[in-house]
Amino acid sequence: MLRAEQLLRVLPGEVPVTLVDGVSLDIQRGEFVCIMGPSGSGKSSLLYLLGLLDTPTSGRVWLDGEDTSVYGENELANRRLEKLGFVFQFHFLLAEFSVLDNVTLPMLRLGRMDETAARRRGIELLERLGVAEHHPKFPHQLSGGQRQRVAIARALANDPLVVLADEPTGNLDSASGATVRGILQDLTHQMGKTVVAVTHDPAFAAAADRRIGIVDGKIDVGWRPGAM
Ligand SMILES: Nc1ncnc2c1ncn2[C@@H]1O[C@H](COP(=O)(O)OP(=O)(O)OP(=O)(O)O)[C@@H](O)[C@H]1O
Repeated sequence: MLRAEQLLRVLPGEVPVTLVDGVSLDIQRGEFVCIMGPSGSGKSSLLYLLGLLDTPTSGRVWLDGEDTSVYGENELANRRLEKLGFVFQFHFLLAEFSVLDNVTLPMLRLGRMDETAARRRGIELLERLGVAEHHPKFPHQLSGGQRQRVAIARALANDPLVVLADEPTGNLDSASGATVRGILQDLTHQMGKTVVAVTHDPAFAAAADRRIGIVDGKIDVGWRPGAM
């Protein structure tokens, strides 16, 4: 489903900084994978490369059997919109749009649905995430946990193959964090989505099908969650 082949990401400069250093991995359809490791080890940088939000210095990312290194910026943006969903630590909902409009926006951008169908699907997704009654509100009127659920609904808008999450529970209290973690887990087990999450949360590590340790930009097979 998602394959990284010898990914290298170096920030050029007088003293070049290596963010990701030769990472190869294969993530299967329906897998729930956690990327873990010490702060500053390159986890988010790796996630951005896997999510086609950043371009590797060398190496390539395969998504759904396609080599994405051959794509230009427009094609990459289309693949992101169509095949990937993103959830970040900060929700990045648009403040001036209602909850429902935030969720329908990616559908309307992809252009495969008219507004009525998009609104119907938006409500369904919000229902699935238990926040449908908040659909006319604006993001600032919701709690952190509710906003993160809306962000997950938005990530699912175009029925992506893979959901990529960067510290999705990092800003939440433990109860909301547990809810969001359970939702992400259900995405794999009940909806067959592939979920790749960067997290410091040991409960996430316990829930995942597989944990990938990253230390100094490299996969460290010996890394264990306790070693943060
Ligand atoms: N644009 C940038 N310019 C300079 N250094 C950067 C830049 N982006 C990332 N870094 C550095 O690269 C390293 C990897 O960063 P990254 O955010 O991927 O780590 P991380 O493992 O996700 O960290 P954390 O767990 O603290 O979020 C860090 O040392 C960071 O300071």
